[in-house]
Amino acid sequence: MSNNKIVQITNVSFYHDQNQVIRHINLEIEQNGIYGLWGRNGAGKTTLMKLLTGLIKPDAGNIKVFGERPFENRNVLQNICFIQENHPLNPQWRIYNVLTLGKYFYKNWDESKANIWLERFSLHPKAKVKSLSKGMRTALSIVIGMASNCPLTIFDEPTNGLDAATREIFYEGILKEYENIDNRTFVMSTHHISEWQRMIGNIIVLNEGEILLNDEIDHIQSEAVYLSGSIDDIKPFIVIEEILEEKTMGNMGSFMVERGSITQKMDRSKVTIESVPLQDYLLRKTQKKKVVHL
Ligand SMILES: Nc1ncnc2c1ncn2[C@@H]1O[C@H](COP(=O)(O)OP(=O)(O)OP(=O)(O)O)[C@@H](O)[C@H]1O
Repeated sequence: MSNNKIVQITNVSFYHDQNQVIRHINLEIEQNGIYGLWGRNGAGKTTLMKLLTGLIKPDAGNIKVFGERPFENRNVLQNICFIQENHPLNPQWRIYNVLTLGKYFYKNWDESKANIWLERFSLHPKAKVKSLSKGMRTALSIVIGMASNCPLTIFDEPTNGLDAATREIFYEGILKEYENIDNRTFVMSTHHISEWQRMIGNIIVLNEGEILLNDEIDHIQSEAVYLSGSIDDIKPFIVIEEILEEKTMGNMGSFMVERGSITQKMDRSKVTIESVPLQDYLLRKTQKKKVVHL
């Protein structure tokens, strides 16, 4: 990754009605990368993406994309493609009409890329949008995002409604795109982080309108571990209040903790240490209800 920051968000807040749904966010996104945006329902992902793409204006703080404020700024917006969940597509149009509009809308539009992606998804240019299934419409919106060739391309839940085979086509294609092209940055909001793990470099975790984690995905993944063994061999060595998940049976137990919660070296011959699937860690990390310690 280069050190060229294409997004700089400083102390940004946003309110829906009286509710502060984005809370003093600071965030930088560098040129060339695939970023994952993860958060539970209502965490603020879509709101953050709308702020980034100039659809709404922050109530406080500053957003710069390519060095300028995105809100109602054509200079910036012609370099951003935002593919929303259930992206609006005119049902009366044929696929080639949709793509013609894309060509007018995005200055770097790549027609040959559009055709490659249509073929990958087995979409026929003459098909009418209204004849497409939900998954096929989603695939068509992916075609628009990929062919836009925008330096910043943002997808909100791009794989919702896609079957496993089509998702795989998308993952393979986006990796190829990323390997072969300079100056493209993707932000993907997703609830299915495990599937995205091999594609994403950095992950931004939003929780209740705040950025909880923002780091390389491998680093975040290695933060949490499962410790299993006798409770007496584990509990004295960890900060009890920081246990993320606890399962016990008799005097044996399994505990999900972050590495920072381990206060002293444990006897490795008595305690098993295993990695935690990223999705499980993030779910525990963002849960409201505290773990009840037995
Ligand atoms: N148009 C709106 N009017 C009022 N409140 C809204 C509006 N849009 C979003 N919100 C509220 O803002 C908060 C953040 O919503 P947002 O859609 O950004 O979350 P999200 O992380 O994208 O959620 P999901 O994963 O469910 O799509 C939620 O509490 C939501 O209820």
